Amino acid sequence: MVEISVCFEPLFNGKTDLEKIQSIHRLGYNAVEFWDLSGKDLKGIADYCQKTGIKIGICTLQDPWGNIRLHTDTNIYLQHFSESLELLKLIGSKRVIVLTGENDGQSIEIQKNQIIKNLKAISSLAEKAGIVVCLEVLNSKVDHKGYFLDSSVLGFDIIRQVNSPSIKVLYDIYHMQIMEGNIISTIQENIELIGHFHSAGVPGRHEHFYGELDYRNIFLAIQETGYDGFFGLEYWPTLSDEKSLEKVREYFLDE
Ligand SMILES: O=C(O)C(=O)CO
Repeated sequence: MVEISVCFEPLFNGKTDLEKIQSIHRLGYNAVEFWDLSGKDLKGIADYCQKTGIKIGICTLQDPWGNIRLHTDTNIYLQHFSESLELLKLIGSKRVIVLTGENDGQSIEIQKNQIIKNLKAISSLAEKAGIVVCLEVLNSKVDHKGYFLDSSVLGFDIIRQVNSPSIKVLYDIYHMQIMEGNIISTIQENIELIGHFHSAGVPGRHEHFYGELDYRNIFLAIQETGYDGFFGLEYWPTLSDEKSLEKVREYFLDE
C-alpha cells in the first residue's frame, strides 16, 4: 500500500514540531516526515507517534553526515551512521535520506566512486537494522545549483552498483520533472530501486494540483507497480496550511 506522508518542515510556521505533527494528524494524515534529525525533540516525537500510531516516513541524516560524498574517512562515517541508527530506532523511522553534497569539480567517476564506497560501507549495518538509506537526486537548475547528483540515471546506476536491498534512490518527482521529465516511465522502469518518493507541483513547488504534472495519474501509476512505501508531500502551500493540506488530501484521495 502507498501511504501519504507529510513533510512538516515547510508548514505551520511558528509552531513547534509536535504541534505541527498534531495539526497534520487532525487533518487526517497518518504519517509525517522531516529533514535533519538534529535539533528536534525526538523523544517527544517518538512518544506522540507511539501513542497515536502516527508513522515517520523518513528523515535526513544529521548534518554534515547527510552529505555522503564529503566523507573520505569511511570508518568515521560508519561510526556516525551507527549512532544515527539509534535515533532512527527511537522514532521508529525505517528510512533515512542521504544527499551527495556539491559537485567538487573532480571527475564524475571519482565522486561517484566515493559515494559508492561509503554506501557500501554502511549497507550491512542498514540491512541488519532493517533501515533503507535513500540517496536523493535533486534539481540543479532551480533549487540546488552545484549539487552533484542531479540525474536519476546516475542515481540508479549508483544504487545498482552498491547492490544492497537497504540502499535505494529517493525519487523526488518535483526535482526530476525540472531536470528530465519522463516521470511515469522512469518510475515504472526503476521501481525496485526506489525507496521513497517526494512530490510537489511544478513549477513553484506548491500544491500538487497546480502546474504541469498530473499527480493523480502519477500516484495511480505508482500504486499499480505494487510499491509498498511512502509518498512524501514536500511542498510550500499557497493557501493557508490547513486549507492546503485538506485540498491536497481530497485531490489525492479523489474525495
Ligand atoms: O532540499 C530539498 O530540496 C529536498 O528535496 C530535500 O528532501
